[in-house]
Amino acid sequence: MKKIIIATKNKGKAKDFEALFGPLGYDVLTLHDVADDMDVEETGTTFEENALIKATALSERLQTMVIADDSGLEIDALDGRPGIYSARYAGEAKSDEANIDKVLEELVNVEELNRTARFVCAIAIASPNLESVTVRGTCEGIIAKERKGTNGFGYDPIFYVPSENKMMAELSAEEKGAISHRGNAIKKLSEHIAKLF
Ligand SMILES: O=c1[nH]c(=O)c2ncn([C@@H]3O[C@H](COP(=O)(O)OP(=O)(O)OP(=O)(O)O)[C@@H](O)[C@H]3O)c2[nH]1
Ligand SMILES: [Mg+2]
Repeated sequence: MKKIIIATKNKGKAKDFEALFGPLGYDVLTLHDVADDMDVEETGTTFEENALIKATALSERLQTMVIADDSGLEIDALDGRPGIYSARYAGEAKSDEANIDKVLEELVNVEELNRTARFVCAIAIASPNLESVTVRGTCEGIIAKERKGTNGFGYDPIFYVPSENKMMAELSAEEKGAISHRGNAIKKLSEHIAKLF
């Protein structure tokens, strides 16, 4: 089976990638499989910079082609926060539950009309022999007042997707991939990947 390496330790992201790449005949490997000891610091100021930092670090170490994803949630009423700090919004423990609690608390007095938000996903592809590429996918939604659904990860239980009339966490991995920021970024990357394999 063809292999694709994603420089991530986030198991939720890995599942999303498996749903996107599995049907194309790829086996998805993550940092847990290829470099469990590696912990790359996200020192960039944009999603794209952080995705490139992660992809380049692992590509240089393994001397092979690597993909990385840096993503997050931009809430308009919070001036774009948590943004690139989405994973650690409620602290270094990186707790999805605590992150959701913090967002709901900050939006407690914000009415539905003003709860607009979007998921952003930058994907970088780095390879020893080729110039790096980054692409960005987004997905528009509304932050709900309470959790619903058990699929996905992160903020999915409070992210309402108007086009589906469902929370992101109510969608299957395949349904999420068809409309998500990650799926949209992958679509943009697919042309490059077709050329590389
Ligand atoms: O509900 C969600 N559905 C998604 O589809 C999604 N994509 C991203 N996010 C949030 O943004 C952080 C990424 O931060 P991030 O790119 O630094 O990743 P991470 O630190 O979790 O793992 P790694 O890939 O860096 O190893 C994640 O932890 C989540 O909080 C999402 N939340
Ligand atoms: Mg991270």
